Amino acid sequence: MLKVIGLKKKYGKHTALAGLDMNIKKGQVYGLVGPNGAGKTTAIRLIMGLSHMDDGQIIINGTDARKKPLKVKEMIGYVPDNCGSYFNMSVNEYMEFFAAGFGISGIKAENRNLKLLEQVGLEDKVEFIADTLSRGMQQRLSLARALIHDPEFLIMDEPTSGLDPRNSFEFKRLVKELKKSGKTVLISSHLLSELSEICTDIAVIENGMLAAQGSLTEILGRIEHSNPIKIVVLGAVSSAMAVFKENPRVKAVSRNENTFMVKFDGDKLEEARLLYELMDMEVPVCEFVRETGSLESFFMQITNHDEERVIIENDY
Ligand SMILES: Nc1ncnc2c1ncn2[C@@H]1O[C@H](COP(=O)(O)OP(=O)(O)OP(=O)(O)O)[C@@H](O)[C@H]1O
Repeated sequence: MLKVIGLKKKYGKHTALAGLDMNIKKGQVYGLVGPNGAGKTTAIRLIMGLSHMDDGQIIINGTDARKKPLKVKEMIGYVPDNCGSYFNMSVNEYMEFFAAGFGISGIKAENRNLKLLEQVGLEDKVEFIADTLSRGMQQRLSLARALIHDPEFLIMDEPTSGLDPRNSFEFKRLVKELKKSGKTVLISSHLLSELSEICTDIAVIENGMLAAQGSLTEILGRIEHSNPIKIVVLGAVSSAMAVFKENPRVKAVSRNENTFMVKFDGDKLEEARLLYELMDMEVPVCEFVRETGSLESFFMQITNHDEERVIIENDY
């Protein structure tokens, strides 16, 4: 559906995108996550044709975005990070204004706008001046506007940023509904945990480049793999140490009395083998468990801001 190949963008001497690649398939809710300044908004603005790329290619449903920007805009609904001003229009006038931009007017526009405002829960706000709506309501209005031309692809730039938990939950519920109705969604955030609730796929961007990409299941698998195994023994500490030293999958061990934290680079079968080796050496193991890590700690690791690594040191 959307292919981004080697996307580059500089602002003066500053490189915002240094060859970004993305591949989004139909029906995916694709989360673009990265720290502040990573290049998310720049990438989205280039896809939307709101800024010129220095190099690279953006292909949407086989159409080159640089060659046919208008055709691409018809396929995409865009929810920007900043809704901007609503020029003192009522909610209804605002929707009519944008519907007219897509050539939708009269009764058709009226019906469509009402249906969309119902979908985002603003049907009782049609007479309200849009500028006076709360931030959460404005975000939902922005979503309704993005859906006016019934695009198959939606791009949302940090839509939950600045929303309170209730409004953020409500917005995520709307995204889930859009996925159910067959839309493909690209959504950015600087919080991986925000996206993990709604996304099927995640791409982590750092310094204008892709740092990691995969399905949510793959990413969660990598999180588990990057966590240490906690092993508690009831004695035979030196025998346990000997096992750890011999096992090539053990990368580091730290110990606090009878509790070991073992950095282990192996799959489930290799974990089972390690446990078997401990039993074989008659080490009384009473606990053997992979620590569960958070999405944010994984994010910190792959974007090189990991403080947790320090605790996993080889101290024997
Ligand atoms: N118009 C501009 N002129 C100069 N530098 C810019 C401009 N827009 C963005 N940048 C810089 O490019 C880099 C990428 O910015 P961008 O807004 O794309 O990041 P982001 O990941 O969306 O960040 P945030 O989460 O803070 O919105 C940043 O270092 C930013 O300061």
